[in-house]
Amino acid sequence: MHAKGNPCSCCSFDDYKCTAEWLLNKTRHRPKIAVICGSGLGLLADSVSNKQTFRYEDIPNFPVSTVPGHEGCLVFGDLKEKSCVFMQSRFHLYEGYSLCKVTFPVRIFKLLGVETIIVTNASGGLCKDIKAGDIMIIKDHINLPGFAGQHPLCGPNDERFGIRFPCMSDAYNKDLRKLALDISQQLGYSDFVREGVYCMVSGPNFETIAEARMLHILGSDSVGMSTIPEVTVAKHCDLRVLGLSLITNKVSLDYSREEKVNHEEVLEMCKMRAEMFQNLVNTIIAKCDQVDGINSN
Ligand SMILES: O=P(O)(O)O[C@@H]1C[C@H](O)[C@@H](CO)O1
Ligand SMILES: Nc1nc2[nH]cnc2c(=O)[nH]1
Repeated sequence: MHAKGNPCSCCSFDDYKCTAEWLLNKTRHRPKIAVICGSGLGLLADSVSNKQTFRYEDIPNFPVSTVPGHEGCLVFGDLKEKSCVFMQSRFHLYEGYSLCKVTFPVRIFKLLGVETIIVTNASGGLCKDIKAGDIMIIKDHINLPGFAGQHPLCGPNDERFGIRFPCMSDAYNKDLRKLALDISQQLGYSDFVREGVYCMVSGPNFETIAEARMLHILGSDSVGMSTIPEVTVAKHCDLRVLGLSLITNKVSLDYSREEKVNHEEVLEMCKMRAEMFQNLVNTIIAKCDQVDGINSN
């Protein structure tokens, strides 16, 4: 339980401050854009120049990554003349981390001066017209762990970050979503980029067929094991959020289908779509100052 007067017993405001100050003292980069790289998507950081990399284990208070396909590095650098920071791997609830630890980096980004966050993930497609290899721009989400009380903002609220009852009906910035759609069209990606609703389950197992059917009936277009805690904390502290999901597999909704999903298949699809995904993210970063209120350095 959270201790009284201390918003969270595992991460205090002093912890966040100490980590942010440590990073600000070690790097000259002052990023305005942060990117969280999902499973197998760490290469999104490959195209930055003036790169400075910190291993998670060397950063005070940072958790470490335990999932294959997650490199465990924080990469600062310039991309298309924008100062950026990339998380080459994220933390998941199923690794045993509290949601406070899972979302720790988001508040660090806020304290570093980040204004926009691009959150990426790998997920399984639930609706008929979504194929493996497609990219889904996240329009909205269903926070299933949140319904069950696994929520990163539970416990006393820290007003230094945001309000007690944040609105989530506009969690995914409309202008950034439009920009991502327009860029997809310009790049000739329209056939495999669409908007949709992402649902988070805690994992680590993939869905049963009955569970997949239920999630689909509830309005989910894809399902994964991350992203929503980070987006919730980002929205709470007033960061602009764009969510991009690579559909790495079709989730089986049919008892007669034989295929069985596994993590290797997820990573393989990330490799196959890496260039396209990277191209989309890079172009969004290059053009995101076209969106109102977004700082261009
Ligand atoms: O970090 P993300 O959400 O991209 O990772 C997905 C969900 C699981 O961690 C893993 C399953 O293969 O990939
Ligand atoms: N829960 C879940 N997470 C995924 N991550 C990538 N594919 C899937 C999937 O099918 N289900």
